[in-house]
Amino acid sequence: MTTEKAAHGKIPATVITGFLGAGKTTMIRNILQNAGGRRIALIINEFGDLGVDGDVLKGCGAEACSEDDIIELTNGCICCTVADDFIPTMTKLLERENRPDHIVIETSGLALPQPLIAAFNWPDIRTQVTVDGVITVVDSAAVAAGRFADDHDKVDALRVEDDNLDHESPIEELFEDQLTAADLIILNKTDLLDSTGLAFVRREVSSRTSRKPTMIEAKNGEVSAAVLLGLGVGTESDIANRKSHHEMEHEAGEEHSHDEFDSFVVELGPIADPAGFIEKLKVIIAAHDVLRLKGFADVPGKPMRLLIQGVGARIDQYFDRAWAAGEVRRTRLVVIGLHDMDEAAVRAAIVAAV
Ligand SMILES: Nc1nc2c(ncn2[C@@H]2O[C@H](COP(=O)(O)OP(=O)(O)OP(=O)(O)O)[C@@H](O)[C@H]2O)c(=O)[nH]1
Repeated sequence: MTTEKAAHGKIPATVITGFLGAGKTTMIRNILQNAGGRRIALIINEFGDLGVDGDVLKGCGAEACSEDDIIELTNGCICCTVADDFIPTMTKLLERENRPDHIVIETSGLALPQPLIAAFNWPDIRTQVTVDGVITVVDSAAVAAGRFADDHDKVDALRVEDDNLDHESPIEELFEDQLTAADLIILNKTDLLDSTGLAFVRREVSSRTSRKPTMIEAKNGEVSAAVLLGLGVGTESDIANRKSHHEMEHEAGEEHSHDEFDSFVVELGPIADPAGFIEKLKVIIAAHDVLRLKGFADVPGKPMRLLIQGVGARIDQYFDRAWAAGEVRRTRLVVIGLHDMDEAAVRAAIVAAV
């Protein structure tokens, strides 16, 4: 709302982070559909070469955010491309005649939020925008299942391959870094847990960060935009208190990288039997420890495209929108895993599952 802009003199920007598949895009869709008259610009960053999240949000048709206001950064994780991608994108956005009331930034599920927050201290940005707050979305079901607890066998196996691996499980570290950056934590996917499970998740999440931001439980990211937007924190002034593992280990300035993770895109023909295909995908995901699998499928005879969303062992699927006139119907899936994932084997198994 213009009043919000005027109050700060700067445009507020909300950073939404959280591990792969936690529910960031789902929550943003809710924000856009309940934006309370704000005009929102959305910057979306994904790991992997297939922009699924932007496509899903463009399909949601919310008035708060037109397709022009959705900017996709697909050139790597936002934390590593701050200077080359994020700053120029923000600068262009701020030069627009019709500036947004609020900016929402969705980081990739593998991004460290810290370098992104620091970018708001760049002189050209600092005078015009402030970080309204960092919201970290947590997949409560994954926490309860121990997905972020240190998998010692896995880490030891990675160490044998890579002598330079000087820290704990990359997934666990990232999870903690994303929590450490938070002004607000959303414990999402509560529908998949009972009260005992949720109590465990609360304890587990609090034990992973020395800061104690508010935690809100949610399902399908259903938290009022009035709660999420307008935190008014100015997080860029507090980055010294939110250091990532990487910053603490490499104060001397060694570059952070995402070498521990890998992604690739699989192109397939039409999927005649989606239910059978998805059952086979579940087996492949479990066998190869795939962290995230998502994309769109062409189902013959169906006017709509099928959205496939795999997070760990769970796969959701639904027809999200009609194929547009002239749009090529095709099946493309992005697969994300740890860097020791056997790409050739996973690719071959997915091709054989059609
Ligand atoms: N059961 C359940 N599923 C959810 C909930 N929130 C999101 N999901 C599902 O989880 C999957 C991943 O959700 P996204 O919103 O795409 O997650 P994300 O964090 O944007 O994923 P990345 O950008 O790939 O890291 C989708 O299939 C969602 O429908 C929830 O509260 N409960």
